[in-house]
Amino acid sequence: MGDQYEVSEAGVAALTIPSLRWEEPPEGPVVVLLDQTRLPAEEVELVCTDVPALVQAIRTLAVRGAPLLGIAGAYGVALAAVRGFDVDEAVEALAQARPTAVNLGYGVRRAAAAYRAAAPGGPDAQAAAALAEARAVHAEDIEASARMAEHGLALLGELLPGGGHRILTHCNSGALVSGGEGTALAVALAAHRAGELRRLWVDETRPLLQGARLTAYEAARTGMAYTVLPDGAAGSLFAGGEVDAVLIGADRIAADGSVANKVGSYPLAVLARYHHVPFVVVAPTSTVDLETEEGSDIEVEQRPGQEVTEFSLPYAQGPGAEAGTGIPVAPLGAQAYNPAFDVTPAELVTAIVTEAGVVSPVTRNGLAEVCSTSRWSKSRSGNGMMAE
Ligand SMILES: CSC[C@H]1O[C@H](OP(=O)(O)O)[C@H](O)[C@@H]1O
Repeated sequence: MGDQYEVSEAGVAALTIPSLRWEEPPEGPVVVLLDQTRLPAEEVELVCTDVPALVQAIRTLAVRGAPLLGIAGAYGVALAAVRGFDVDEAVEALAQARPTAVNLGYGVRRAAAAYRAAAPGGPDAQAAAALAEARAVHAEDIEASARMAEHGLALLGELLPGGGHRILTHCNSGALVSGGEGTALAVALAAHRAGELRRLWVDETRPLLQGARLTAYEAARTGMAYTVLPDGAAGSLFAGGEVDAVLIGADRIAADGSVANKVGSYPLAVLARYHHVPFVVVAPTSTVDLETEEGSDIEVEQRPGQEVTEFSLPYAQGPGAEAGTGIPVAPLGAQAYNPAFDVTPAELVTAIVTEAGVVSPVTRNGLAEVCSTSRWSKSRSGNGMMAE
């Protein structure tokens, strides 16, 4: 399977990776995923015919990234409804598959609320309603991605007049985590298209290498100048004055503006503050969880230790995965600390770029305001719960 490309008038490939799609073959509807644990070496598609298969794909990061998890969760509820599986069981299994990324629960709850609201019309009406809501979540993310790219590009112009930006990013926040071109990486791509990106510094992002494997995969196809680096090398880039701004995504933003993102984000925020470099978070308002008061309340997913102590394909393990099946990079049985995320306090965040606008400085009121102005705020209250 090759990627679908459209070459823009700027001659830059606008990558449209089919990271996830709903299909209705004669044998019944399926969710088709690009298996991100096999990239960049192999482009392998997973066809999920039931919810357990989709839950496993989420737990092993075959499908990953907050916005895409929201889309996957919504289609998972639709898959259960259309195929006559137990929807309540599906909601529970999907919402718990990865606890930190709020979008997963957001997408699941939106499709589940649509399914339940259609009960008077019977099972077929309920299945149709769940699928329609999943498609709406998908379409909204595509739109949100484009708006974030616009707002983010304008912000870079304000923060860094004159173009020639050298942007450092961590993990992967491009088309692979979105229905559109992503969040933070979509802003870098917009800067590239505008001729304002001089270099994208790509943290490899240990242990699962989302940067080296996935961000580089996307950057290579868009023609932007990029360089992969060990996470530990970022400090010397800042010290050498080689970083003009940091752009990262988010998995959950608490009401106080604390940002949960891939582990390694918090140290970058500290480095950025010390070196007076803007630290910018790019995320849709669906990633803001006003029900979680502060960063310390965010549940941080702990992942299998062998993701640290072994190299293996696929590049991620599910819970209960068997140790010793990969190439050891530590003695067998070595203990490992492997939090999937860390939390950056609002005071270290220069701005949060959403589809509804930019929050800077990052305050509780500013976040609540931008969420209330989001065109989709009417369909959510708090952490994505459907408005009653
Ligand atoms: C823009 S959301 C992408 C977000 O998700 C990543 O986590 P994971 O690879 O574990 O799904 C990382 O935190 C990215 O910033």
